[in-house]
Amino acid sequence: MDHHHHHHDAHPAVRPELEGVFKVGVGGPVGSGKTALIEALVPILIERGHSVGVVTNDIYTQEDADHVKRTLHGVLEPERIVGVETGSCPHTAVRDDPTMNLAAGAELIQRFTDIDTLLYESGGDNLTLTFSPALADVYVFVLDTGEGDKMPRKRGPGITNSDLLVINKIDIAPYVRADLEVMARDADRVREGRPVILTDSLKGTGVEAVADFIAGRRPVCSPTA
Ligand SMILES: Nc1nc2c(ncn2[C@@H]2O[C@H](COP(=O)(O)OP(=O)(O)OP(=O)(O)O)[C@@H](O)[C@H]2O)c(=O)[nH]1
Repeated sequence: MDHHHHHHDAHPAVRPELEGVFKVGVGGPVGSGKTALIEALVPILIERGHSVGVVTNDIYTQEDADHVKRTLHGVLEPERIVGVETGSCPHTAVRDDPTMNLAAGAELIQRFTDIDTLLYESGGDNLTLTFSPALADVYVFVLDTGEGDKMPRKRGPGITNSDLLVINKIDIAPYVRADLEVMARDADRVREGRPVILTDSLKGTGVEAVADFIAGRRPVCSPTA
């Protein structure tokens, strides 16, 4: 893992196709539930009248994209789900040089001009992961309750600075002896008021609240739009 290269962001070419599309980045440690959260979120966004595209990142495979295609069968056409094989550390592809992801999003929007919301799933990374503002309008960081209730106290830019912190897998808290009240309280403390939502992405608990958060960050349409 590469903890050291924080400040060499490239300035990727602006993709005009992506203007006017609301872009949500979802990051977090390996296996925290980023894919599951997106799979729970997409039907809600569609239900609320949005037109959605999904871009997933894996280093070597299309594993996450294939999973989303299977889970959302009959909800979202598979052609609206694209897997980017980054070939490098996840943070490189979403923060330092998001060129591949910008291209994948732009290509998706060229094919489906109705898309108003793009969900970008980062590959699993460490607590330093953030999204390039060129790629994501809002950045959601997903923590796994199973990693222990100490996690929010560990800080790191994902935990402290993300637009929304999701504490996922709350259903397993009793099994790993994680105290959700401690997690929520510590998260509030280190985030200085930025929002925190507790979820069970498999059952859908808390996911409406995540959709509400996204709705609240969506720019209001201008009268000419
Ligand atoms: N019990 C429980 N399991 C969950 C929850 N969310 C995800 N999982 C499970 O946790 C495992 C990992 O979930 P994923 O959604 O693949 O996690 P991810 O963050 O996308 O993983 P990577 O992309 O590999 O980093 C899967 O077996 C999920 O079914 C949850 O809220 N509760």
